Amino acid sequence: MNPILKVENLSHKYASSWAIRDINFEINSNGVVGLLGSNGAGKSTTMNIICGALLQTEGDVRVNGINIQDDPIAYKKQIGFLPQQAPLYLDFTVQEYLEYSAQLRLMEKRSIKAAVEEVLEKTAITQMRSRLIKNLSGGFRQRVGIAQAIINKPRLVILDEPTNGLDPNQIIEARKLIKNIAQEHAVLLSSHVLSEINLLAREIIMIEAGRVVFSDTLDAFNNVLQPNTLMVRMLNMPGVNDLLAIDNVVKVEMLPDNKCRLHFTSNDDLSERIVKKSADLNWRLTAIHAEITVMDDVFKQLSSNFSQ
Ligand SMILES: Nc1ncnc2c1ncn2[C@@H]1O[C@H](COP(=O)(O)OP(=O)(O)OP(=O)(O)O)[C@@H](O)[C@H]1O
Repeated sequence: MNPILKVENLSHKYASSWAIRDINFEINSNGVVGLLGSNGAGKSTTMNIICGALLQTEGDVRVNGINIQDDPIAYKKQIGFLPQQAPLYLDFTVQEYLEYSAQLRLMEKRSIKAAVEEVLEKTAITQMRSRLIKNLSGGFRQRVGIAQAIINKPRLVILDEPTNGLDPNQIIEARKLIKNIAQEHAVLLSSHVLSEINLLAREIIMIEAGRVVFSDTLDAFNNVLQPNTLMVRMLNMPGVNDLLAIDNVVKVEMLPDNKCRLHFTSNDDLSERIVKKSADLNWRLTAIHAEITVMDDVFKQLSSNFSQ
């Protein structure tokens, strides 16, 4: 059976510089595959090519075995896309916009009404159907964007940074919705937020400077990543020099609320030693946990492990 999505040796050059280089991956089942990368890594370029919005310089993309050049209509029918800027018509009502989206996807006229009802319900916006899109909050607009992406039941749904710009409550709701959608569709979701990908994805493709530096399951990803800092809270916080005197601690960041971040070279028994020292010296330790720090560290670690 054909993979839902197969990306082979994909490269793209804008003017004179390569934005992505030799990207390869496959999606074979429903669920979320996270496309992770920092700003400018090449996520949007990759997604725009997969959606047919941008013609690649080199390489091949197939959805259900179909190549866009061979049969653009059959190819695009298999894909739902929510770009970073949702393509909403602000003067349409939600219902008008979804009907229009269905027509653009060349859905049969007689199936449109039922399809609109179904996506209104799935994305929990039925009560907003008669509202003008310009009068909706960011969270509801994003739901409308997701609704148009799934209206023709595509095998593959592509969401480019779908929670960008939403407030924390809207982010939680949007993530719940994406999880539900992913039960019935393969979802390729891009984000530069590590925790978001961790929450949603079953597989991760990570790109850095246009190249894939990691491609495997979420479990494999978490096994590769080694924490390199400890967050510690102590009610009797010692001085920086006392903390630097602990073996393997190479840097100390003092933080508000009786907390500090300890950077270490190796975590061998470090937590245990801190707990013991705190007990001996009455530092009154109340919290200690390992942290993966920032994306840059993750990239560094993965690049050194995986890039050729
Ligand atoms: N239209 C364009 N013309 C020239 N260069 C571009 C164009 N679009 C993107 N780039 C460059 O290509 C590289 C990849 O950009 P892309 O937008 O794909 O990254 P991204 O991972 O989606 O980043 P972000 O998270 O900021 O959207 C960047 O160096 C970017 O500056």
